[in-house]
Amino acid sequence: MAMLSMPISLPTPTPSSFRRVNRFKGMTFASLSSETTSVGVKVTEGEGKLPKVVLTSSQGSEADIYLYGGCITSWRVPNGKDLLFVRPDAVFNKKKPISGGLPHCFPQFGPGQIQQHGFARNMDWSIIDSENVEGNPVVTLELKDEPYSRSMWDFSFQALFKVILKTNSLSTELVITNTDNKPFSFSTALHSYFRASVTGASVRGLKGCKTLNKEPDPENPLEGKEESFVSNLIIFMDVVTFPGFVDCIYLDAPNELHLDNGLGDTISIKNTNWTDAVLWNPHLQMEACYKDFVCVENAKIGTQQLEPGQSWTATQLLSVE
Ligand SMILES: O=P(O)(O)OC[C@H]1O[C@H](O)[C@H](O)[C@@H](O)[C@@H]1O
Repeated sequence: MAMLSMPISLPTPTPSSFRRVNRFKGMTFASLSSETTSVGVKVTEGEGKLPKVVLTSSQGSEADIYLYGGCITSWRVPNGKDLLFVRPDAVFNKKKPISGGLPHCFPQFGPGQIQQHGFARNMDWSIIDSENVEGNPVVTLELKDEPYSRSMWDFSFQALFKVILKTNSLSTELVITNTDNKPFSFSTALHSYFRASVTGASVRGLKGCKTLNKEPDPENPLEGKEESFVSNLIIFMDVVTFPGFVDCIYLDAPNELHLDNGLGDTISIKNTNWTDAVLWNPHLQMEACYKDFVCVENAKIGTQQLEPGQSWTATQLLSVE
């Protein structure tokens, strides 16, 4: 995709910590300050002139994160491949969430009482911290309640999203804190879009999981158990493939899945505390692009309750060999 790149000059690293702790509200690119960034963490102007954080590791991997939605839109490994996918119909005008990369679903996975997938993917996140640890850039974004979120979900909260880029991995930590004086409940997901060849893509690790299949009726998901396997007469593997429309929740999914993207890469998707997984491919509902991606999402489908002052933390580690 065409990018307008306007790099901000980097501050001189502080040898002892390589850390910058400054708050930047992601509203206007013009107000950016170089003080918000560390080595390998650069704020640029992305598509639609939206502020975009570019992480660059010393070994040549890169990641792009839009402050709008706190959405990681690109993860480029050192051989130049971008392992994430942004749909061709994605818009960068804040009129709707960015359709692609790793969008947040919070405080609702959906469908439910508020908008599908919640509001976190269509609000501006702020940079609150950045550092460089042994050549690996790290940035932490924050989202807090505002009148917009309060109009749908009347609670005070803080979401912290830490992103760490290493040579062959991209890891995230999401911390949700109840900053209100009353309890609240939420569900959430990282709606991860991976670049793929849909006919060759498969996910290993889901065999035996309880499923809630939204096909054929999204309003009444069918309960079942994942039994899929693929045989080439010699090898039997517990892989799930994408032969057509797929929209299925896997409850109590394991802490590691493997995605063969059908393009020559196997991506390990490890997590802590993301209890569930979702596979999605829209097939002919998105004729222009369904062949080029699959969504393998880490999710927390059952609601999580937090008392005032309590936090919930989940991590995701994406890595390639
Ligand atoms: O179009 P979106 O709101 O981004 O949602 C896209 C899809 O996300 C998830 O994978 C859900 O399971 C689907 O039911 C939904 O259609």
